[in-house]
Amino acid sequence: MKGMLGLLQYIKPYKLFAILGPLFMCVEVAMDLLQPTIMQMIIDTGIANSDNAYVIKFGLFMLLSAFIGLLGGVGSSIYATKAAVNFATDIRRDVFRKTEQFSNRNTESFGTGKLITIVTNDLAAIQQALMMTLRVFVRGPLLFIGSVVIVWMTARELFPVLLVAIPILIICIYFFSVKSGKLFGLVQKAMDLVNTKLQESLAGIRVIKAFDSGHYENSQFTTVNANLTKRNLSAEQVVFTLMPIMMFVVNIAVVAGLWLGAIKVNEGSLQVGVILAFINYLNIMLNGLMSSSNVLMQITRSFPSAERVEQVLQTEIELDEPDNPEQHSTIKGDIEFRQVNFSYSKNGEYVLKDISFEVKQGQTVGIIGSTGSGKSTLVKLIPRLYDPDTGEILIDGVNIKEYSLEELRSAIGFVPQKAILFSGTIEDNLHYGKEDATEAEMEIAVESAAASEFIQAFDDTYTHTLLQGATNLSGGQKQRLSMSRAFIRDPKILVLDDSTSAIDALSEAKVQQSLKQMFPQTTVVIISAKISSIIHADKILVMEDGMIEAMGTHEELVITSKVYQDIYATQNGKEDLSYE
Ligand SMILES: Nc1ncnc2c1ncn2[C@@H]1O[C@H](COP(=O)(O)OP(=O)(O)OP(=O)(O)O)[C@@H](O)[C@H]1O
Repeated sequence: MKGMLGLLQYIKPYKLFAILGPLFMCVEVAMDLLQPTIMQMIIDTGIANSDNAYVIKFGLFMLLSAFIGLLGGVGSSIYATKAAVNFATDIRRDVFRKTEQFSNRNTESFGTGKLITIVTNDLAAIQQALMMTLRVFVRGPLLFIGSVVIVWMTARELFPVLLVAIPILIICIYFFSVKSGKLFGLVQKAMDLVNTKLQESLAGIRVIKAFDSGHYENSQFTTVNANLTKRNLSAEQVVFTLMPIMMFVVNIAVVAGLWLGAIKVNEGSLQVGVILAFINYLNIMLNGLMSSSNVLMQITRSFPSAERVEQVLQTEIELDEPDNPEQHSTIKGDIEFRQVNFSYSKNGEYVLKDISFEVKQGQTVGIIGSTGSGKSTLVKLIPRLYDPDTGEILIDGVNIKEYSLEELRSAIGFVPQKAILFSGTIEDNLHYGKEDATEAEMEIAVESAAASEFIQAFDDTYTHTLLQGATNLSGGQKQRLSMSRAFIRDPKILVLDDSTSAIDALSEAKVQQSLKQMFPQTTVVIISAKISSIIHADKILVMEDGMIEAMGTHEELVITSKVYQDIYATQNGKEDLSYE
């Protein structure tokens, strides 16, 4: 409920549509309510007195009112739909923008499956609820109240029937709406699990096939899908049970109306047309109550959805930007970590412990260490994908939190461990690095990343289309393109997170050579499992269990670091594949 109230501000720009929808609906309802009374007049006056002219005149009047009602219904649908669709579009836009601003920790706290359900299912439920509210929620109560008033005024003798039937109908609606609201909340949660599983399976389809683990994957999907089916069935069952119960109550009311009406007609205090009109109004009342209850259910169903949407919109972005970022002259590229501690979860165990080191502009720092020792985590802190728990990171002597995220990130070229490319052309992917990159800049970038050869081999070179996840490229080609995307920014700081693992030794040597030539002023942070990739670094950090076990040049570390010596020993003989 609170979530929905929070979202109502999104209707403001579409106020006019939101007012016109119900207004047109009032016209339709007024015409619907008029019909049984005209019919009663035709029966009790026209037919009873054999007055053909009266019957034709009021018959035409009935047709005219039906036509005006039709216009009202169409107008209402048009404006209610416009209001609801635009309302949902604006929320979807803001949810998307918000998730774009999320820190990695924010995104992980939701999970991508849940975020997808929010942008798709939840928003569809909210849009539907608003559309029905603007159309049917006006129509239902108006039809109901109008019928009750008309019966009170024209068939007061039969009113006791309503006094019994209406409270029973209203209690039924209340009970079923509350119940279905709760059950639809569970449906959304089950939907999250299905979306998460589906997303994981599609992303890892190659692994699933390679391991022939389709059966295992199927059984996992079947479990979450069965859970969704169960939740859906119990929620829908509640909705579908309501209609027959209400029909049953109305049918009893019709019989009671006929019985009471027959007595009154025999007594001479009631005309037959009034009984017919009463039965009609009973049906209209049922119609009004049913549509109100459907909307009520749709609205209660949308409450959990609205809360989840609000949860995204109200999420505090962990990476707070400075209110007034200081204007720095362009970033040069000195990096310093001062006693940095970091944990992925609040109050969790530190993954990085007391990290301190310094690297000057134009220097290269290599990072090596065992799996899970914290190498990738360390470099993720530089573009503020996460913030340290304690300690600080400085660039050019200024804490990175003092820079606007835009200024900071535009100075950094980041090549992640897993090359993530987007569907579109090669050119599109390079534009992610620099929006206005020229052809000459693209050529330099791909040449430096040893990607030129494979791109030129395509008939359509830069306009070659990549499939989703760039599945039509090899692992090495993806890494080269991912590097080109970082190089094209002409970054002041270049972070290479084990990004040459799938590249042959010769190409890697070429990349390192071009780095020195093309980006002599760029500070390079390079993570590699191979000593050959970092042997010439100005400084090498040896990571072990979240800490810097040793730091120095290759020549120093082979003497001072036991861990480095062990790695060197296992790779000895390979390091001479490096450049120079
Ligand atoms: N998003 C995350 N949430 C929680 N824990 C994480 C997350 N990413 C990494 N970790 C944990 O942090 C620790 C350090 O991981 P990190 O990826 O930095 O290691 P690494 O040295 O780069 O390993 P590798 O050489 O295998 O890439 C590991 O114990 C890992 O399980």
